[in-house]
Amino acid sequence: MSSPENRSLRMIQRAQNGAMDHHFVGIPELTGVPRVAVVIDVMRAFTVAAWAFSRGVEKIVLASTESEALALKESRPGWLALKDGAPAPGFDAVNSPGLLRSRDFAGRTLVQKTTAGTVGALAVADTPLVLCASFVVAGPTARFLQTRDCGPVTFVVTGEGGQADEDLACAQYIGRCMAGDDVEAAPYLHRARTSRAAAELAGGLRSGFHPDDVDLCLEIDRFSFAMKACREESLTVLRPVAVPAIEP
Ligand SMILES: O=C(O)[C@H](CS(=O)(=O)O)OP(=O)(O)O
Ligand SMILES: [Mg+2]
Repeated sequence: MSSPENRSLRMIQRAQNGAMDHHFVGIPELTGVPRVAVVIDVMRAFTVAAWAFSRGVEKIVLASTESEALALKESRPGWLALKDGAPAPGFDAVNSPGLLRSRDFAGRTLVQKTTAGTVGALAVADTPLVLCASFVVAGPTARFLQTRDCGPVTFVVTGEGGQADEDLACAQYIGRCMAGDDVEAAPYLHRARTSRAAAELAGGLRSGFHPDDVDLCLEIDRFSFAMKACREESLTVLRPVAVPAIEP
């Protein structure tokens, strides 16, 4: 349950976000099925997903448990599995952009299970339009939403029960970009760099970590695609969607 203080903070955040009355909610606060959801996990699930696509992954299947991830991998020849935390038997990768960036995943399907990001995406899997995002795909995500003229968005702030400032900053940045504002990324990136998650990652408190992870999570618009999650049969599947840059 969110406290009255948190609820009023969210109302202020909504008001500060300009004409579009976007919603910023944690996973525990999700009720009903939004029209459009953007699920944010800067550190590290959706930075990792973007890097995986850049290394050739064709699609990412989101799993709700580690045992489901392993079962999915075993059920399809050639599929790979990734989890957060320490490396574990049966898993082919961990949730670290620094540890993924030199891997070759050409044409592979990756099953991903993490603590926050994948949980948030699965929580809104029935939503008609779901994007998963982080700073490395923030601009393309905003442009994709602009082209759809989709109206107010529900941003799912996946970390820390909706309080993770790296995720909230990224969500607010995307919301401002959607409005067509000329937005300076630096203040939003600074919030992420000084977040609790960044401190824990940099301090070696999280497993499956590479020293470059924080920097890699803060590369604004490193990639030119958005990431769209859809139901495919009984699975929730994330795929990259190319988004053209705006002509200067
Ligand atoms: O791998 C991550 O960064 C986190 C898990 S933990 O906080 O490091 O244990 O998962 P994510 O779902 O990417 O936030
Ligand atoms: Mg996170």
